[in-house]
Amino acid sequence: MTTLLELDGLVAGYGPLTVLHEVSFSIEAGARSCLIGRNGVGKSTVLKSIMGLTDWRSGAVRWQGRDIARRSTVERARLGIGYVPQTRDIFPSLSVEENLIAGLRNRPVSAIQRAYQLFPRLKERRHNGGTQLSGGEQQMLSVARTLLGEPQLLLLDEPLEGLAPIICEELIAAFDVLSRDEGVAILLVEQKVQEALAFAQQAIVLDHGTVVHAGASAELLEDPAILDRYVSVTQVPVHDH
Ligand SMILES: Nc1ncnc2c1ncn2[C@@H]1O[C@H](COP(=O)(O)OP(=O)(O)OP(=O)(O)O)[C@@H](O)[C@H]1O
Repeated sequence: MTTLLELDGLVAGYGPLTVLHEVSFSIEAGARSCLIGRNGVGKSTVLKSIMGLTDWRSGAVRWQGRDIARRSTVERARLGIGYVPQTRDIFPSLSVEENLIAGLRNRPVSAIQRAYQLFPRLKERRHNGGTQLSGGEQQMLSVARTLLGEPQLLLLDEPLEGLAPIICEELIAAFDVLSRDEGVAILLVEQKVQEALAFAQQAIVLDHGTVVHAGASAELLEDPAILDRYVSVTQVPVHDH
């Protein structure tokens, strides 16, 4: 396996506030990883730092071996890192299809068909305006727009937040297709810990801006002590099928 992304002693924050303290972990090509931890420990800040949206202090962000810690956000996206923020960035005044067309840039319109294959719901709603979409559909559109950039790594910030279990399953199934069939690596930040661990091969646990555990998700599921200590897993709603 080749290493796609490597954070090496990354220290970053916002203005005078340092949030991440020497964060180190790596993501292999095509791998499924999750980043979990309590509210406010810095999970979103890790994703934003990978995209260059925080104030970098020290440490490396390596993409395929090259340090990109001082590259612009646009350059990082061009290199192959796709970022779906928690805010579900879509244009509410545009239809589903117009949102996708706006995300195409120089790619052929046929790329939209791939988005519709992955999310058939979006095809059904293609003439609906952004504001007429459910939360889950907005999330699908936000992911689909990011995929138009053909990323090798997809950073997802709490994509399941506030969504019904059936919609969560649809999204996870789409992430599975991307990972298994298309080889896209995924780094998932998620409060729904059981879903995140079931999806990911690798779990990274963050506490107070530091990685306190990294290993196979299966191991973590067998070690509730770490989850209890750093993730408050008891507060996570039970997944009802
Ligand atoms: N734009 C910002 N400016 C200043 N401080 C920020 C900013 N964004 C986040 N923070 C602070 O950084 C710390 C980490 O926040 P972050 O959103 O990364 O945590 P998180 O683990 O993703 O939390 P949650 O699970 O609640 O989304 C918090 O103390 C937060 O208040």
